[in-house]
Amino acid sequence: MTSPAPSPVLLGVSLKMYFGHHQTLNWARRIAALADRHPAVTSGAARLFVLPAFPTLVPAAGILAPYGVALGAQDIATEDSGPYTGEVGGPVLKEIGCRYAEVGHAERRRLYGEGDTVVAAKTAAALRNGLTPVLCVGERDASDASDAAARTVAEAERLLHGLEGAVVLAYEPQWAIGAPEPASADHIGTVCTALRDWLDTRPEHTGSTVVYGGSAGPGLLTRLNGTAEGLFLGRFAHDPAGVEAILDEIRSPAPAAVA
Ligand SMILES: O=C(CO)COP(=O)(O)O
Repeated sequence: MTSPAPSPVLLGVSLKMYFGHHQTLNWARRIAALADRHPAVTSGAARLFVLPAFPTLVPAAGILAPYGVALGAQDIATEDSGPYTGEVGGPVLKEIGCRYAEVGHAERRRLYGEGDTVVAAKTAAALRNGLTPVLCVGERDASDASDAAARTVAEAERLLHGLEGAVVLAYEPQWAIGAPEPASADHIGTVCTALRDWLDTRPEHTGSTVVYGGSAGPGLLTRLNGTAEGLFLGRFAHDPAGVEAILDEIRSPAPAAVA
């Protein structure tokens, strides 16, 4: 009997609003080349997704999709079509090849006033359009890990109430975003394990993944030792060498023994 293959590690990158258009496409070409040659990706041990700015989605998909790198949007409208100036709806995102839509990021909550009602409606919009929500959850201020775990599970439960479908739950403690260092491995492990345990009681979210984001970079996956199922990267993915260093931490499965 062979043991089942471990689930792939999920590595997502949000480019937020850092890069120009051509800069994004040049970065995407380097990520595509990395995905083409890195054994963690070619063996299926790691899966990559990228969330660039809206105008870059179509050309970035042309560069990344042939190498199995999935695309997603950094936001999604609560409605599917109609008089919603400036918004981009789920049907269009699906049509242009997105697989993911990010919702509930701390920056959108803090800077654009998005609260639970909007975040839940955006999550629902992603799911009804066949997109996997990358649902960001996490406490605002640094606190004790078990308190953070209880709050974050309650938040996920509230936001996903009544919804069905696989999600990426991105544990992003708001105080660790844009910081010099991520939260401690113990803190992340406590909260991500609590989120995983909670998801395991929810058959309606089978297939979901728990990742960590917030100043994540090279070395963190190793320190987490499997307590998170992946990372959601920001600044430390701007240099493709950082993404490569993280992929180097993911062990590819050993080649099958020859009988
Ligand atoms: O917010 C994040 C990912 O969505 C994390 O960003 P930083 O890694 O730049 O802190």
